[in-house]
Formats: sequence, C-alpha cells, structure tokens
Amino acid sequence: MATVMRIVNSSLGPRMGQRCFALSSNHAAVAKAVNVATSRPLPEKVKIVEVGPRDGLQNEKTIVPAEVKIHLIDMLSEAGLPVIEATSFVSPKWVPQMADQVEVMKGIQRKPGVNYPVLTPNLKGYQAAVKAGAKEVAIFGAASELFSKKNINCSVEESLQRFEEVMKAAKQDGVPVRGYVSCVLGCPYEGKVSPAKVAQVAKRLYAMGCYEISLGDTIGVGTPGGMTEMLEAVKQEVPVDALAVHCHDTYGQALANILVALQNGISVVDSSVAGLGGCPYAQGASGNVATEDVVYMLHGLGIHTGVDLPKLMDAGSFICRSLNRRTSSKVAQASCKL
Ligand SMILES: CC(C)(COP(=O)([O-])OP(=O)([O-])OC[C@H]1O[C@@H](n2cnc3c(N)ncnc32)[C@H](O)[C@@H]1OP(=O)([O-])[O-])[C@@H](O)C(=O)NCCC(=O)NCCSC(=O)C[C@@](C)(O)CC(=O)[O-]
Repeated sequence: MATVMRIVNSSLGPRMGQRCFALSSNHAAVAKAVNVATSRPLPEKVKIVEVGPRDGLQNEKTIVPAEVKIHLIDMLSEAGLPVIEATSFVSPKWVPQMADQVEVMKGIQRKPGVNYPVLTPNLKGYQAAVKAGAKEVAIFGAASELFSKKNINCSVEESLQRFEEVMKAAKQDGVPVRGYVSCVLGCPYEGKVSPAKVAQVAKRLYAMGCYEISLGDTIGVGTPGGMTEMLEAVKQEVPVDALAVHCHDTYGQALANILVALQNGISVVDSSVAGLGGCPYAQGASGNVATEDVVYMLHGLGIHTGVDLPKLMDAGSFICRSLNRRTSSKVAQASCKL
C-alpha cells in the first residue's frame, strides 16, 4: 500500500505544479481534524444552496441560451432545492455568460418557499437586481488581496466599502443579503491563506448585516485538516448558525470537507448540479461539489434535505445534454451504469 502511495504521489507531483502547496501545508493538521470531528453530533437537517445556474454556468465559454438556464432553474425548483442562486448582476464585459440576467429573472417560475438569490458586486448591480425582481442578493468578498483584485478589481478593504453601500440600500428595501468569502483554504495567486484573515473578512461581512456567510474553497485545494483549522478561527468571530461552506472539488476533497463542516455544527452547504462550474478568475479550478453527491451523502447519514434525488438527477441530465458534457457527479455516473 505504501508503495502504491509513493507511486501515485510521485506521478502526480510534477503535473500539479504549484498548487501542491495545499497538500503539504495542510498535512500536519489532518490527525487533529479527525480527532476533533468524531465527537460532534451531525445536524438533523441541512439547507442546500444550489449554485449551478450561477457558479456552475458563469465559466462556460459558449453562451448558454437564457431559456436553457430558465428550464434548469425550474427543474431544480421542482426537485425541492430550497435556495437556487439564479444569476449574477455583474459587468457583462467581465462575465459575458451572465449578461442575460434580467431575462433569466423574468423567465423563471418562482416556486413558493424557494429563494432565488443573485450576486451583486456593487450598488449598480444591486439596483439592477432589485429592478429585475430579486428578493435576495449576495455580496462576494475574498480573504486574498490578489484574488479580490482579479475578481472584482479592488482591494479587500475597498470591496467591503462597496458592500456597505449595497447593505445600506438592502436594509432600506428589506432585502436579505448573503456574504461570500472566497479563497478560504487557498488562493490561485497567493497560495496559503491564513485562517485569521478569513475570520476577519467573515466578521466584517457579518457585522455589516449579512445573515449568512458562505466560506468558499474557490480552487478546491482544502483538506479536512485545513477546513478544521479555518473553521476554528471563523467560529470565534461568527456564530456557527450563520455559516455555510462552498467547496469546489478540484482535489476530490469536497465531500470530506463538507463532512468536517457538518461535524463543526454547520448546516448550510452550497453545491452545483452535475458538479458544473469553476471560477473565471481562478484558472484550473473545477466545479463545485455535485449536488447529487452531497444529497446522496446527507441522505445516507439520515440528514433531511427536502431534495428529491431522482428529480435532481433529471435536472443534471438536462443541463449536461444541453452543454454536451458528461456529468461530474459520481452518483449520477454510477446510476447511469446500474
Ligand atoms: C465588480 C466589477 C463590476 C468592477 O469592474 P470595474 O471595471 O472596476 O468597474 P467600474 O465601476 O470601473 O465600471 C466599469 C464598467 O462596468 C460597468 N459596471 C459596473 N458595475 C456593474 C454591474 N454590477 N453590472 C453591470 N455593469 C457594471 C460600469 O457601468 C462601467 O461600464 P462602461 O462605462 O465601461 O460601459 C467587475 O469586476 C465585475 O463585474 N466582476 C465580477 C466578477 C465575477 O462575477 N466573478 C465570479 C463570481 S465570484 C465567484 O464565483 C466566487 C464565489 C462567489 O462563487 C465563491 C467561491 O467559489 O469562492
């Protein structure tokens, strides 16, 4: 077994290049993570935030027609997802795939009880979102200066000032605001990100009024050890009930990281149908963890989600056929073979 491990590691090393930092930097914390995790009860219920229509599709090079996006969102609503991030009100020059945001917001069939939040990087985006009928928005910051600059063209501090403007308007309008922190377990430009920095940004977003803070492993480099360390820092600043995790699956660690988050008391998980996605400003990052795989794991643990897995898989098949692509969901792949 040890020989196999050595062969696997040495064959992967050169190809993975600089992103291997995550493996070595988190290695020491793994043993601690396992010990910490075992003693905690899991939540009875988990809220899944489906981000496929936004995070999943934003990176597609070929423009996906608005009617396909609308049909996908409607299928996800039918599958029982309680929250579906529908689109983003960002600059079409920066993310052309989201340029049809108004059409998408006007076209979806809103199911009672389902939230359809949208991303808004600034006041301009917020105002356009509300005009298009958004009832909830999300602001998105980062724990890495360079990522912030590449993603939204400003420093972390400047972004927080912009978000204050969004928050002020949202408070006046009674619109709930969710906050994201990107690069919580590593940055494509800066490498390791300190848990203290993540905690500091999460604290600011929570203090300005975000009802929930989603912690994004944007490039999917985290391990359960790093996740534990980061959550320990963030939980000192933000109540655990207000935290969510958003795990990309680049290194195949997402489900393990989510399990650690659940064991830390977190009961909100972001995921993307069929594992679609990536971030346009984090080259090489694969999609979010597949919603099908998260639901399968949670139901296997006896945790309620309200999601109908066969209907969810239909939504995954639909979008994969539309994109002419194979699903990244292991559950969907296995089910096709059975
Ligand atoms: C933030 C900006 C706009 C700054 O971009 P900028 O160029 O610095 O903005 P500006 O204020 O100088 O304006 C430049 C132009 O953009 C327009 N503009 C300005 N704001 C808007 C707006 N809201 N909607 C539409 N247009 C807008 C503005 O009107 C102007 O138009 P022009 O005069 O040149 O014709 C830009 O950098 C941007 O749009 N970035 C978005 C990047 C993005 O969407 N990234 C992906 C989402 S984040 C993510 O995926 C991570 C996450 C959330 O999933 C969590 C994780 O995984 O970690």
